[in-house]
Amino acid sequence: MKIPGLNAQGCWDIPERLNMAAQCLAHPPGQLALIDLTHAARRDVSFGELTEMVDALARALQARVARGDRVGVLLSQSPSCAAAHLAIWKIGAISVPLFKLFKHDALKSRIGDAGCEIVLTDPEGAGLLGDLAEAWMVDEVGIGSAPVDFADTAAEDPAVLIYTSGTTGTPKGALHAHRVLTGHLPGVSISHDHLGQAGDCLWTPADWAWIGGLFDVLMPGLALGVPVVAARMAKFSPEGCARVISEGDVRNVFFPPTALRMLRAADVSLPGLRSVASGGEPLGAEMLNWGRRAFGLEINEFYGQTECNMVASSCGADYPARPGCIGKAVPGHEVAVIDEEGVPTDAEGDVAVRRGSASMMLRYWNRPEETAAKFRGDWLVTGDRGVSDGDYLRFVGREDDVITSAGYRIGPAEIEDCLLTHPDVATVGVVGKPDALRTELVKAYVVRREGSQVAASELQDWVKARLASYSYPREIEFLEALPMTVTGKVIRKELKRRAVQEGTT
Ligand SMILES: Nc1ncnc2c1ncn2[C@@H]1O[C@H](COP(=O)(O)OP(=O)(O)OP(=O)(O)O)[C@@H](O)[C@H]1O
Repeated sequence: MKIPGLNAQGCWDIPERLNMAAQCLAHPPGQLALIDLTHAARRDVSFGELTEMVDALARALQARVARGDRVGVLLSQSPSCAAAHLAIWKIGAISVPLFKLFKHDALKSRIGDAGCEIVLTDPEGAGLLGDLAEAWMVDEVGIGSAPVDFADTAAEDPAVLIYTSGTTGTPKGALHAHRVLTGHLPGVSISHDHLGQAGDCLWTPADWAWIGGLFDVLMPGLALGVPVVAARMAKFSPEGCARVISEGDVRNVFFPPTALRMLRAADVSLPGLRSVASGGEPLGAEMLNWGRRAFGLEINEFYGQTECNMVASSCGADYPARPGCIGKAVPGHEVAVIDEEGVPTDAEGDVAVRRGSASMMLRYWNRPEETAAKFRGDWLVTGDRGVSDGDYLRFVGREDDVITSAGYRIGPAEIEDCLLTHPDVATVGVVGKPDALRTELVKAYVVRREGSQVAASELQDWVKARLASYSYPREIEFLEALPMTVTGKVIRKELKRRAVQEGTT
């Protein structure tokens, strides 16, 4: 079976010259590209209209921007946001996705690091930017300009500079080449059971500034000719989500983990979808079971990181989900657990991706030492710990998150998964708290379901009865909410900081 991105032999099918914008826009002008739900009335945008928007922006940019220059994109989901990236790639410049949720300091550090002089945005974004960069209003550029040629870029030329989520440390800019989109196509296609069935229509509530939004949904949708819905929810809500699915005729959704947790906490079920995917954090058995009830589907789990995304997956008949596992390597990518010497091992080790993966970054921006440290021989080291389980990969945890307690190495994901099976737990984050006797003790920060008064001891007994006795949380603290990144991931370093502070006071 032919998988997009790969040739008949299962090897990457990437021409030497490649421009990602051309890859996305190579469709008949009348074909539906985007469904715009950002205004009161639905608006369907064809590839012809999208190309006109791209050309108008590209022509305006050409006057000021040279190949290789970085241009920020500070726009929420909208046809303009898609057109902005495509226009920047079309002229051979580098787009820098920026979240509308960023506050001044977050924007300043990324714009400063990337060296963006111009940011494509809207009036709201211009307000956020202040004098950090020159704000260009995309909607003022208008359409109707003469076509602009695609820059003759190599597949290896840089196209997008995208920052990591900052779950563990300062966000780093991962510089990706024009081949990055091709690198996502095998995973995205198999995860939607060969995306592109008649009637398919993609949507994600995640921001398109996140690698998961931009390259797991928007750009693959365009490249494969599957319509993508652009919608805006000031705040994610189960009702808003149901409305978008109905108004946009959405059939395939990529939910960030927080959105799934919120749907689960609200007991919402959304029947009628053809495929549901998630990624970015471990899903675990409880979320998979809930997904079967809520969607009547197996949730597809993607695994990857900003530096090298969509490299492993569990989905569909060939890749059935195995709780605790991040799935199998996606065709085209080689993923293994390696030891200190960079040799694949059967023991616990570092999850790594072999060089040659089309979705692998070129390098970190402005960080040569960190780039060098990211590679071990022929492998990109993800920073996650894992164990091979046949051709599946068992996820132990991020290197910094693995808890060492009384000589045991404990992955927080399993404990979080177990606590989530308790009916009173809405969401949970587990970290190691420094402890003189045990090195670290397992500490769980729990958000209870609304109205619940469940006691810590009941939750501790729940885990004790289900997991190894050494891994139950010796301490449980109840919080109103967990700290989250704008990509909807629990900021463990903040929980960890809190636990370390408690441990030393
Ligand atoms: N399916 C998954 N299961 C478990 N963990 C996952 C999964 N998908 C992604 N992850 C986690 O997310 C990480 C990648 O996240 P991302 O690139 O968004 O930035 P980050 O690593 O969170 O940020 P930073 O590097 O700035 O701390 C992976 O290395 C892994 O730890």
